[in-house]
Amino acid sequence: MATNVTIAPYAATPAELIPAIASNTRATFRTNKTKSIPWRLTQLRKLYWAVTDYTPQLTAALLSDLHKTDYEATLTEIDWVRNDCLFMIQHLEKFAADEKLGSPHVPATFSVMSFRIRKDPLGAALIIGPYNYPVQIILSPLIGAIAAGCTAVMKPSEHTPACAMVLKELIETRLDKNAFAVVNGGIAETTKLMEERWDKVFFTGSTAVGKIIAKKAAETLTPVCLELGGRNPAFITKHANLQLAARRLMWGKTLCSGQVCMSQNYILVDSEVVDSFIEFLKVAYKEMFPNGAKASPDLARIVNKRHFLRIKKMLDDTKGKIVMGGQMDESELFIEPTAVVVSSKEDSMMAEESFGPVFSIYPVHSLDQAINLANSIDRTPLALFSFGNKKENERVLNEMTSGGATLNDAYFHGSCNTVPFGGVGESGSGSYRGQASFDCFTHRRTVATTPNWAESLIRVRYMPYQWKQLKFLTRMTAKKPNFDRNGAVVKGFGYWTGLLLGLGGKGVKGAFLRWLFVLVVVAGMRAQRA
Ligand SMILES: NC(=O)C1=CN([C@@H]2O[C@H](COP(=O)(O)OP(=O)(O)OC[C@H]3O[C@@H](n4cnc5c(N)ncnc54)[C@H](O)[C@@H]3O)[C@@H](O)[C@H]2O)C=CC1
Ligand SMILES: CC1=C(/C=C/C(C)=C/C=C/C(C)=C/C=C/C=C(C)/C=C/C=C(C)/C=C/C=C(\C)C(=O)O)C(C)(C)CCC1
Repeated sequence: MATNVTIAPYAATPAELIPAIASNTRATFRTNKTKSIPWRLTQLRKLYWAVTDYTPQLTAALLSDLHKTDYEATLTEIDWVRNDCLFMIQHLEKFAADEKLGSPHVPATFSVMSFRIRKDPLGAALIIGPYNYPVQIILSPLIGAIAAGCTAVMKPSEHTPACAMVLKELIETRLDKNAFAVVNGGIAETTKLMEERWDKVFFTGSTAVGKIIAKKAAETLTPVCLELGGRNPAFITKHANLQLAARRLMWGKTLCSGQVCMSQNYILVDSEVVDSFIEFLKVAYKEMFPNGAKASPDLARIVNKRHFLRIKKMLDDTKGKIVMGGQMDESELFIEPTAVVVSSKEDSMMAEESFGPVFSIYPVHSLDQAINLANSIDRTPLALFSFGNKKENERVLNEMTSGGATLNDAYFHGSCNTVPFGGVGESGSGSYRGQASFDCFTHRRTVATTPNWAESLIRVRYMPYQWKQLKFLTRMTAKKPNFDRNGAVVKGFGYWTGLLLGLGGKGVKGAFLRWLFVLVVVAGMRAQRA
């Protein structure tokens, strides 16, 4: 439990300081010191200890900003980031090492030129964060930026002011001051930051603001990673384990009080099982909150009055039927986990992302209808969840696009800090976490080195051109297609040889089958001759 900690009152960074802060990080990048692997490792190690030492302040700030309890603060923010640091420290040298390019990327004729991919840091990065995971979503991308050898400026959400101030102190007192800085503020400060030149902008937030950021970045062709929101569907067929589905989806809407960009906004339930599913939801609620959600010591609150009123309006305007929850208390910014059965995709519960503990249940008569509906509501949600048999789950994956997906659970694909995480289409572009965080801030630069002695080999490229040489090269290197003009594979000698060589697949069993086949054929031919 966090006690006796002081957190500085929120103060926006004076706008006139922003250009100097940005240019300082650009200048530091140009010193090349951030490219040294030992320097990067030192910064990551310092960050690990900074987060460890600032745990009381971070815990207190998360409680103050979101009523996020110690438990969630530890699991999803503080330990998450500490584990991110350790993972990156352990694997950085491997991630940063050059990748040699050989077959099949480089043809045999070019092999003497030695091709490789060098992992270059992109430069100075800007990381803009949202309010729901104010610590994790600033520091996890920062870990990627440090690992890649970038400098960075961070802009935490102004809606989580305590976290923003702790992050500023933690970063600016523990990391290299010239390489890393925090700018605090809201729209005005972010706009000012976006007027600066960056080599990468990493933005997490709403789709609406994501568009503003992407447009501004496009003016200077600055690459962006956009981690945005969306309306995420869950599918429940009559083959689902309803009890588990109810419990797991309840978890999805109770962690951080449902202020999770991946959590389900609506559940498409086969109408034959909808009543049982609702009963199981109520059971799950009772198990999680034996004295009611408001009395629970575990449930976070809505971040502020604006978002409280936004979610309240969704419930006030619905034409659906509340089948679980429904209580609210503005003085505490409390909203009970609430399920509403709806019958129209225009319903207020369906029309926008809920980003809170409320969700809708939409009865459907078939999986066809469910998939069509989901595709018409949001073609590219950040996440989807399917609870059916194997075939049904595969159908959902095959017939819908989404940033990530979890089968038979709520967002487990997004609960592991080392696997890539990102959106697609309107829910974003680019990914991070684990090695993807390193890659996100890295330019994969292809480098070729031509040895002096290769001059006669490469004569063919020089003027005056000599057809004889080109024809010789073509004869040696030209590849023939194994398909005709209709796209059909031509079953010639090459096809049958390939089939024979591939018989039984790779591995010992495959090799044994191939040799067995050859022996049978040879034995047959001998028998014929005898
Ligand atoms: N894909 C992902 O990983 C995640 C996505 N989100 C999404 O974020 C949203 C909730 O977070 P919010 O903090 O409300 O997002 P937001 O988009 O309102 O704010 C995000 C950041 O952008 C800044 N900002 C706001 N308006 C701006 C403007 N007009 N110009 C420049 N900067 C501006 C804010 O100061 C903040 O730092 C939800 O839509 C949620 O789905 C949240 C967490 C994770
Ligand atoms: C105990 C032993 C074993 C088994 C261990 C098992 C099975 C452990 C299971 C742990 C679970 C279920 C952990 C769940 C963690 C959930 C987390 C961390 C969720 C995080 C969610 C986040 C951060 C959400 C973020 C949302 C964002 C960014 C957003 O979208 O807005 C063995 C291994 C079997 C044997 C040894 C002992």
